[in-house]
Amino acid sequence: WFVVASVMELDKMDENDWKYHGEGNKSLVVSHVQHSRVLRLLKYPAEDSENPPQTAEQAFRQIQNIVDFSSNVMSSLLGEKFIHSGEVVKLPLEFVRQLSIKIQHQRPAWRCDKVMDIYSGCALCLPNLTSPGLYQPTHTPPLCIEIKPKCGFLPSPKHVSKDIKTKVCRFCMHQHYKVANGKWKRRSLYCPLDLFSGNRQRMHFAIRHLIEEPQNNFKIFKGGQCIYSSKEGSEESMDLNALLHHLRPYFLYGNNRINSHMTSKSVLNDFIQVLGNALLSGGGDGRVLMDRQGEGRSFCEASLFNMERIRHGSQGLPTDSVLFRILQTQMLDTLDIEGLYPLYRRIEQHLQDFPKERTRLQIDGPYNEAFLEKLQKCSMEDDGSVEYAVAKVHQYRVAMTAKDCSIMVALVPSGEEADDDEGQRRLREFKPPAFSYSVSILDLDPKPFDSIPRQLRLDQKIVSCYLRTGGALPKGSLPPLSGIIAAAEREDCTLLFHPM
Ligand SMILES: O=P(O)(O)O[C@@H]1[C@@H](OP(=O)(O)O)[C@H](OP(=O)(O)O)[C@H](O)[C@H](OP(=O)(O)O)[C@H]1OP(=O)(O)O
Ligand SMILES: Nc1ncnc2c1ncn2[C@@H]1O[C@H](COP(=O)(O)OP(=O)(O)OP(=O)(O)O)[C@@H](O)[C@H]1O
Repeated sequence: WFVVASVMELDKMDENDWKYHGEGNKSLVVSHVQHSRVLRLLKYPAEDSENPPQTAEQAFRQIQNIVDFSSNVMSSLLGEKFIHSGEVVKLPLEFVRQLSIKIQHQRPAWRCDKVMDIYSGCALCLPNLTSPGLYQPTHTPPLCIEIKPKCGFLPSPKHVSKDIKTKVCRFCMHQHYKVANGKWKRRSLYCPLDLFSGNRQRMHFAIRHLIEEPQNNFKIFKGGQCIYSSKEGSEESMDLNALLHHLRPYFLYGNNRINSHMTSKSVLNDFIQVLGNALLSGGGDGRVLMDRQGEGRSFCEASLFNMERIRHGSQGLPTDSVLFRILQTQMLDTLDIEGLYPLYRRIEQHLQDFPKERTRLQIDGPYNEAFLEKLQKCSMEDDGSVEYAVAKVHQYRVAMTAKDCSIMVALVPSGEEADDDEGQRRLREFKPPAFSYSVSILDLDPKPFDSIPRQLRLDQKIVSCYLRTGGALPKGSLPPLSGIIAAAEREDCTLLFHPM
């Protein structure tokens, strides 16, 4: 039962070897100060802090389910090369308690409605994707960019009751709802459909807006430290100058390297270009247009990208790219929550009559090959069976995970190695610096069967909020274009949008 990674000798676990790294809605992550490892611990609602909502065995099972779902299901759909499923570890309770006290003051207040699980002693041990491998302290530290891209397509008109859902994407509508409810002060102008388009200009535009208003969709780490992310409840716009200060040394080349002269605009452009390259990389067999039932399902009317700007025709995503694999998995949601919900109800009804069927139908796992087979062998036609409903619900849940996962791109500057002649040459000449990169996908947890009714309610709230406000937002809720980007906008756009 107790699998322990080599860095972790149970009797020597010391909270001082670990530091706060980050957290999401349901887990908190600490990183080892020396080794490239993180521990991902569960979180519980604060009101349960005295009374843990599950036993240590259940917590262990929950984390094992996460590992199984990631390694047996998501990895086969997304591609093994992107996935690190990790392993469950059992930690001394005293270590976990001390760790929880030590990191508490670093946690953002808006995440403190939940507390770290200090009862089970179970955690997920993973490679630290923000500090890949060891790098020489004298060398420039790797840059890691985390993107939570969210859903990259529009639903089919067949299954939705409101026409707007086939025109404006879920992310863009959700932004209005989030601003109206005070979750964020300013709306993000990022549109996932632009990022997933495979068109360099649209991707550039999308990444620029992620930088402008990162919310929980964009972070940058340098040498394992988060150097750029949204601050909770902050009224201020992002400090782009500080970011440029960090980025500049990575993008100096040719004469620029000697006199450090490089405009902010070109630093930002180069950065976005390198990131775009990594997102499209994968050595695939060419580009294909995703079947989103034509271009109609891959452009969102709320995106501010002007389609007339498209000058470079390349379209579609390379089949091996991380974006292609994520989008393909997201599109296993073929019915939209509205079309799916009746099938969920069919299963619920069936389980009320035959509760023991829950196990046979693998509603809560195990997430093994049989689970994957169930969703892959789903027939096209609804024959009214519970098996059909289960297969569609399994597909939908997998798609939900793909709509909520994050991509981590690690960029390691090449050219600093003494034996890297190509790199040295690039630096001396006028060629932009080369990076070696690795791309991973994180947060591949299974979404519970019971979360489906909540999905439907949230969908209805988002759509009705959007229709009520007509897509209009209170003044000041748009991010003020920062000086640098605004200047670049006014200036020559050919530079800003040069082909990658
Ligand atoms: O429903 P969404 O699209 O708002 O996604 C939730 C995320 O909100 P977002 O809109 O990305 O800020 C939400 O993220 P935040 O807490 O807002 O950072 C979670 O990722 C949540 O997943 P889970 O319930 O923790 O498994 C996500 O819930 P699921 O829908 O994936 O269950
Ligand atoms: N293997 C890893 N290496 C480095 N950093 C990581 C790793 N896993 C997670 N993180 C960091 O910790 C943060 C929280 O992790 P994660 O997204 O898995 O939490 P979560 O609670 O599941 O999120 P969500 O809110 O989407 O449910 C991530 O945004 C990322 O910055």
